[in-house]
Amino acid sequence: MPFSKVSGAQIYWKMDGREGAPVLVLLNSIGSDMDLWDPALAHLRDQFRLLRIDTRGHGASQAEPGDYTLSLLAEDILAVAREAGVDSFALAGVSLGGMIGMEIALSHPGVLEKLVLVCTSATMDAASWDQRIATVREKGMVAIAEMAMGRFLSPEFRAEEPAVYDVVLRQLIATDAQGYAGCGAAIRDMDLAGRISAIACPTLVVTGTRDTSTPLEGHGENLLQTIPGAQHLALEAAHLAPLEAPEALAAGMTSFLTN
Ligand SMILES: O=C(O)CC1=CCC(=O)O1
Repeated sequence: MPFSKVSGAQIYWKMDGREGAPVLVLLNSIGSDMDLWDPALAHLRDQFRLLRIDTRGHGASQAEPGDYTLSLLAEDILAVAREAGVDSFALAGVSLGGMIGMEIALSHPGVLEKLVLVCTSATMDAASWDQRIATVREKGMVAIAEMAMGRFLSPEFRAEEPAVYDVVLRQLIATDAQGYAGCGAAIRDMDLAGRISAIACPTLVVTGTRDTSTPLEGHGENLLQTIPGAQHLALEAAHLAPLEAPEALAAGMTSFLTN
């Protein structure tokens, strides 16, 4: 299993897809891991070389105690890409993964060929993240599981796919509380809002009509109005769009990334 040691943590990554094809880095949300992309992989693997990376503190990547920053999480991704022999790439990130993508686009212009921002935002309510971080550090993941699942997946999807819902819930609860809290601090402290007008790579903003965490109103629309030339794809999905609408998401991404 490939791991890269970056700033004190082992970061887990996996390369898939067609050899020699353009590289697409796929990043997960807080409280999930690279498996989030599994349902979309079948629709992406013939077109792209897929580099999936478990965000620090998530999946098989190590969780260090303390607050993380978007800058640290961006450096993790860049270090893994270097170790995998990749200098420039397209990136698609869900929620926290999209925030990391925006940070890379801003701090390392020229590295990202294209950026896909899936159900994400340049700003979230800092006070509620502070509360969530404190709860997780004090009481563990179970204490926030029901609330977080309500933001991840729609009631309709839960009713249609109860087994998938249970897998996501198990992954969320299995997430290291230190890793979740560390990444929560990166979300709480992000300073993207005043900077994203400088994103220079072509950007696709994907929103979910059922997303209550980062809906079009107040989140996606801010990205669309501020990132120069940003394009929009609306999907019938909640926050974890790669699970609720994998085929439509992959089709939209492929069309944007290959044209
Ligand atoms: O609001 C949530 O719990 C969902 C979420 C916010 C950032 C992220 O990565 O997921």
